[in-house]
Amino acid sequence: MTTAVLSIGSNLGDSHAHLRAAVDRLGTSVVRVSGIYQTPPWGDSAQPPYLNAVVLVEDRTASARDWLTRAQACETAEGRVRDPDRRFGPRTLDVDVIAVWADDGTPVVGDDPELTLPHPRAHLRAFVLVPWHAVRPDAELPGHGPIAGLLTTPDVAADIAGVTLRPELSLESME
Ligand SMILES: Nc1ncnc2c1ncn2[C@@H]1O[C@H](COP(=O)(O)OP(=O)(O)OP(=O)(O)O)[C@@H](O)[C@H]1O
Ligand SMILES: Nc1nc2c(c(=O)[nH]1)N=C(CO)CN2
Repeated sequence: MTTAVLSIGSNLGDSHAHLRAAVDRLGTSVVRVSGIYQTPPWGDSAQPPYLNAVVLVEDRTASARDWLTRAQACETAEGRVRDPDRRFGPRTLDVDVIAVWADDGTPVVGDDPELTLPHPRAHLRAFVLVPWHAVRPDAELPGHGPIAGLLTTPDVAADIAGVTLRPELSLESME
C-alpha cells in the first residue's frame, strides 16, 4: 500500500470542473480533499490566477510510479497541452505527485527526472503547502520537515497573502 499527497491546479478553461474531474478520476483512492484556493501564478507571472487544491490518496496496490501514471492520465483527460517554451505556463490541469509513503510510513525518495520524490519544488510553493496544511496540520514533507515550519520560510511566507480560500468551490462532494 502507498499513500500520497497530490497537488492539483488549473488556470485555463473551467478550472473548477477540471479539478472536480481529477478528483472524480482518482476515485476510491481519495481519502481527503482540501478546499479550493485561488493562487497567484508561481514561476511565470504572465498568466491568470490558478485554482489549487491538494488530494490525499491511498491505494493498497499502487506503487509510487502508479501515482505519476494516474496523475498524468488526469492531465491528459482534461486536455493538458505542454508548451515547451513555457515551463511554468498556463494549463487546464496540472497534477503533481508531492510525496509518497510506503505501507510502514517510510517516505519514498528518488531523483529520477521522470519521478522525483518528494516533488523538488513543493517546499517553495504556498499553493501546495497552504491547502495541505489546512487538511493535515501535522504533516511533514520528507527531507524538509514539518510543513507548518515551511510556511514561515521567507519565500513561502511572502506568497501566503495571495492564497485565498474559495469556499463556494468545494470539492468535498467528490469524496
Ligand atoms: N513528483 C513529480 N510529480 C509530477 N511530475 C514529475 C515529478 N517528478 C518528475 N516529474 C516529471 O516532470 C515532468 C514535467 O511535468 P509537468 O509538465 O507537469 O511539470 P510542471 O507541472 O510544468 O512543473 P512542476 O513539476 O514544477 O510542477 C513530467 O514528465 C514528469 O515525468
Ligand atoms: N499558483 C500556481 N502556480 C503554478 C502552478 C499551480 O498549480 N499554481 N503550477 C505550475 C506548474 O509547474 C506553475 N505555477
